[in-house]
Amino acid sequence: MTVLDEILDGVRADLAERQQAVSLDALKEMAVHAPSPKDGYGALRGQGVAVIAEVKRSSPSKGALAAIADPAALAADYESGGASVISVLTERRKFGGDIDDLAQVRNRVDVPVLRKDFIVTSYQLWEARAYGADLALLIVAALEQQALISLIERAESIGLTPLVEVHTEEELTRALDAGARVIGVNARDLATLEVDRAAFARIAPKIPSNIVKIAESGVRGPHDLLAYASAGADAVLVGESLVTGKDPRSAVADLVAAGTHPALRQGK
Ligand SMILES: O=P(O)(O)OC[C@@H](O)[C@@H](O)c1c[nH]c2ccccc12
Repeated sequence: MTVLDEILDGVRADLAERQQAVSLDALKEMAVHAPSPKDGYGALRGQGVAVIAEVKRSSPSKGALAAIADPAALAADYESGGASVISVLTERRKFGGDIDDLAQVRNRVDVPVLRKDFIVTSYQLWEARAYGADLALLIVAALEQQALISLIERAESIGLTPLVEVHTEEELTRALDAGARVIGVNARDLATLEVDRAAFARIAPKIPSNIVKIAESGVRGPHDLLAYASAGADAVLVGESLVTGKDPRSAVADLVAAGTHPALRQGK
């Protein structure tokens, strides 16, 4: 059993409990009263390299990273540093997240918010909407093709921007066939947890230019952002180096400065 399989088993067990507690109709009713979704696609598509800053307490590879008692305060720091989107990890068992973190962050920041989780059913998309997300992650490696297609359609139909994550060229083909318009290349293989920063440079040239390209994982600082930029990234998604550093606001600001510098050579 891979790490991803193990995570998915836990996600399904937690999901069954939430589905017992909150009906789909109740979630849909919450979604009616949630703020209308912001334009996730537009937020990632400006000049330079956008920064998606992640609220991340733990990871399966490193264990506990940071305590983060107040996710909204951290998100506000990220926003004031210039982050274009805030990613909120809501998976509980391996990443220490909580669906309530999403609502707290949504209520504090103005930029779009991404629900980062292992989404396998449309119930979780409704949760994302009900708790105020604007974008939702869909991981190709976690989904059969038919499920991927229908979750992309469902996300869009309820106003969410799907961010479709791939790690290999085969997965990219599936993402494109399924109609993804925002694609993230995760440097980390979720089956083994190994990080290969070269994955983005290998896969990005095969992504059509009208699609937003996001380099995910392994960004330690401006140097890694610049490498991803020259390989064609429109945005980078950064977690660990922001939550483990001393000053998340200035760490984001340093990345944003690198990503918007006039001398930036961007391969897009
Ligand atoms: O902490 P890092 O190496 O900066 O990575 C952030 C983000 O890319 C990573 O958390 C991530 C990317 N895809 C995921 C899917 C599920 C859980 C987590 C992730």
